[in-house]
Amino acid sequence: MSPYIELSRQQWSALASATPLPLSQADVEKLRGLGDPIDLAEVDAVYRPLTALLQDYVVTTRERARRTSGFLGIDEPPTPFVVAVAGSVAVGKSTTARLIAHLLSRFPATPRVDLVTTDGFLLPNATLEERGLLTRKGFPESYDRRALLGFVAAVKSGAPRVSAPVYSHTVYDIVPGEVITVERPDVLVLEGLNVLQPAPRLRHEAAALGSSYRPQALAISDYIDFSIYVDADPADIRRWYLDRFLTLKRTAFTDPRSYFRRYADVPDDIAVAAASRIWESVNLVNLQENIAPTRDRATLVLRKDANHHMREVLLRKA
Ligand SMILES: Nc1ncnc2c1ncn2[C@@H]1O[C@H](COP(=O)(O)OP(=O)(O)O)[C@@H](O)[C@H]1O
Ligand SMILES: CC(C)(COP(=O)(O)O)[C@@H](O)C(=O)NCCC(=O)O
Repeated sequence: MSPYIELSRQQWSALASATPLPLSQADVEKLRGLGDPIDLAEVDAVYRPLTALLQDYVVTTRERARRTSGFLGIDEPPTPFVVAVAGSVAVGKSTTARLIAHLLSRFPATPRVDLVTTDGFLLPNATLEERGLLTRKGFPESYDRRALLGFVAAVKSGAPRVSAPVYSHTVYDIVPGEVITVERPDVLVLEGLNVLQPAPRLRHEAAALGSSYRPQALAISDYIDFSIYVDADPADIRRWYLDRFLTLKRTAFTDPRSYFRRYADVPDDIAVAAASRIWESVNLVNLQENIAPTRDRATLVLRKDANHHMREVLLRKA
């Protein structure tokens, strides 16, 4: 017995055939992440049914809110519907998050969709260094978890304007003074490695986070309406990570501001060896210890094969 309904690629892609796909191959190429080969056929097979399902969740959640307001005799408008996208580094979360955001914004019920990535809540490198956490970037303790929780709580409280800090992959650090502002959209897509993390264990983890950290039992997932875990074999994700590192070596790393500038000019095998060390000592450990254990908290799991193609979809039973 499983709490999930398991659907093969064929079963899933046959669903919602009447839902239009308001997207062209050029749109897909703009939205897909580096190294992700996704094309219009894959979007049609995976994201058309997913968008139709999400639309239904939004509509029924609003109906629930309307009925509750009616019961209470008040006029409380619904808060943004929050969709979370979780999974390993390099698994393709950003492609999934951008496609969902773009597709949902084409529907009349959800024209205003915002996308926020949790990397904006990483602690600045200077703070990570002070705490001995520079080699733990992406681990739960490398984030300002209180600020992230406060951000999502404010969105789900219906606050008119909420801001989040911004991270630069190029500089590999928080961009001082830059923010992204969310103004009560219809849908907020929240993408990040740790969006399904449970609350820190109250006493000893809170102590490890420093005296300013107030223990609390809430987690971001308490404010999520629908969550998606992008899943793949760690051996495949490793390969995608190394391939992407080599592509970045020829593109983003040549930028003088790039934190990885030093790898732009070294032979490929040296760069691959460095990427392999980062994968093995940071991202794989984080996947095994923190990210993969949250998979079964997701509403929906997208399982990919070695070529980024969706193999299977798991959906929580109602
Ligand atoms: N060092 C880097 N320099 C520039 N861009 C990067 C770097 N590392 C990752 N990216 C980009 O950042 C985005 C998020 O990457 P990641 O967190 O690994 O998530 P995912 O691959 O699951 O979308 C991707 O679009 C990726 O191409
Ligand atoms: C910035 C990230 C922690 C992802 O952050 P997220 O938006 O998922 O919270 C990750 O992409 C990253 O840079 N990890 C550090 C190790 C590495 O360079 O691969």
